[in-house]
Amino acid sequence: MSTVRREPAGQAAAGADAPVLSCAGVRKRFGSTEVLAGFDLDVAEHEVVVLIGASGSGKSTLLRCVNLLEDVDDGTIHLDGEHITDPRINPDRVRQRIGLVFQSYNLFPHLSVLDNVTLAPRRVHRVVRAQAEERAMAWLSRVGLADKAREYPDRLSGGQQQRVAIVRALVNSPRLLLLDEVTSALDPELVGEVLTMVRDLKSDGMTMLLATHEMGFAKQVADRVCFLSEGRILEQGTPAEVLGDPQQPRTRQFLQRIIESGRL
Ligand SMILES: Nc1ncnc2c1ncn2[C@@H]1O[C@H](COP(=O)(O)OP(=O)(O)OP(=O)(O)O)[C@@H](O)[C@H]1O
Repeated sequence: MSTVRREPAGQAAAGADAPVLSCAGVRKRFGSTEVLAGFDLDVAEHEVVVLIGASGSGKSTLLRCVNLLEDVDDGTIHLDGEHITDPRINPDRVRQRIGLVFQSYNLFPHLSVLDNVTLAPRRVHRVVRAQAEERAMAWLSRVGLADKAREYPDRLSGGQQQRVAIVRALVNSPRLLLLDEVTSALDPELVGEVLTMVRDLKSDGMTMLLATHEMGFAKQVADRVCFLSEGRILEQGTPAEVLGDPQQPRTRQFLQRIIESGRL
């Protein structure tokens, strides 16, 4: 089935810049289910791409493949032109250039906020403590959490914990930030602070690939929304195009269900 594609107004001409991320013909199967069925996607530098689609359509699987937490069965993924699904590649070296944040923030409960944020730079990347803490404090200050640096995660709200998890993903200055349902576990009143943080990152030019069920989130941060169906992108375009004027019956059906559930 062909993909509906509408070029966002003002986007650089195709091919003008090499994409940060390029997925080509990616296939991933779990048992008899083909979750990604020849998935193609390029994400340009500074672009924010939001993946939407029914539960089980493969959004998380794609993000996990990009972060090399899952092996692809076929196809290729390139990061800044480097073939990262080449079996000879060192996944840890690739993951240093990609930040990934999950729905469940996964902070270590026995470590302070500062230690959560500096653990990977110190242990994995061998950054000295003073330098790691300076970098972490700069980020925590920027997102208004400097006064929480010595607190333990259970003293923080869900929104604050998720912001710390995002900071943890940012301290290595990743080329690409992957966000998987980062607002789904939050009470509605806490979604706004995470959304504001993601919007600020977008203003800073961070290249991001997100999966979400929150169409409001998609509308506010996406340069491009991609609707996944049967392991591929069925339709993509600006939020106004895909969410406001979907061309494909399956996209319309999906959005209709979301409207009925009050989430659009
Ligand atoms: N490790 C795994 N082993 C077996 N099946 C898996 C595994 N991971 C994912 N799946 C299956 O792959 C399909 C796609 O899952 P995935 O989590 O990528 O979908 P999703 O679009 O992110 O869904 P949701 O919106 O509910 O998070 C589902 O049918 C899921 O059960």
